[in-house]
Amino acid sequence: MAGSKLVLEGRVSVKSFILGLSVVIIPLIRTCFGHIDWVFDYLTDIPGKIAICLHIAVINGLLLTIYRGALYKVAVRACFLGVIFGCGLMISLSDTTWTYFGWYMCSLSFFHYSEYLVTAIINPRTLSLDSFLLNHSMEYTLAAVSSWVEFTVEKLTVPELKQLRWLSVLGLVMVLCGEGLRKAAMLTAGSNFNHIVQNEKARSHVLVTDGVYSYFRHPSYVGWFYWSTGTQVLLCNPLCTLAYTIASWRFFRERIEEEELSLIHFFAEDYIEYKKKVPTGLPFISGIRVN
Ligand SMILES: C[S@@+](CC[C@H](N)C(=O)[O-])C[C@H]1O[C@@H](n2cnc3c(N)ncnc32)[C@H](O)[C@@H]1O
Repeated sequence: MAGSKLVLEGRVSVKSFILGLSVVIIPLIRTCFGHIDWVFDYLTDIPGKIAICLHIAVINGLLLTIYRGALYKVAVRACFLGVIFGCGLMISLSDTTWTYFGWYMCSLSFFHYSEYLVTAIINPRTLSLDSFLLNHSMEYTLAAVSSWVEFTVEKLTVPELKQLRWLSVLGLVMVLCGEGLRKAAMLTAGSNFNHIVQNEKARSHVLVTDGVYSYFRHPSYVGWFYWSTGTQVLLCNPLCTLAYTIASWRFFRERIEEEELSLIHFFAEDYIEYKKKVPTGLPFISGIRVN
């Protein structure tokens, strides 16, 4: 784990995320002046919407004047995620039937932002705009859009399905545990963790078997699996819950086999011994077969 200073891009991202998050102060100011009672009113009424758009335009202008080139690209993405987190927070804390969508917005934006921040901490050498995982794959984007469509259609046609508090709380617990496990794995593996599976062994690459890696061989995938399914349980989306579970299970089964082939190539007997003692952590996935 890196104990050194956060790299410049990481610091810029923190400041920009907080700047984006500052959208939450607008309804607070209006509440103080007695214009509104509920945060959500602020999002639905016209002056509220205008104030939020103006606020976003001003902070974007601020970023444009402070940062140039590559740093601006980092800043604008982190700021965008901060705005989404802030709007999610406002919706979550309001008296509305969209509360659980607010939880989802916070979960999604926090996941993507923290992927970047933790990469900046543990492995700054590999840090790039891709570390936000915003453009992970076409399938990932399609899956996200499908879940928004399913939520909206069901909210309009079967609104009672979207008010199952116990189910949304269960989803939120899955999201929080999944997120926690993934970030714990990244921090434990340190510079050995890479968003792109490595086929060539770096000289500094060592086999990690401690911390969360002593319970699961693939803790970050376990975390991501439960996080992604949890987002759909949280939204009470039956179709996407099933589709996400199947799609991510198949994705990780293939990825784990591919990754373990390289790991055996890198660490030979050491990895085979580790593999005998520690499970993958994902249900019905045992990893590559070794004869
Ligand atoms: C996205 S990370 C995922 C790590 C691991 N599969 C997990 O779920 O926590 C992929 C990189 O981690 C490396 N890696 C996976 N397991 C490792 C271990 N136990 N020790 C060191 N490196 C590992 C692989 O070589 C690969 O480049």
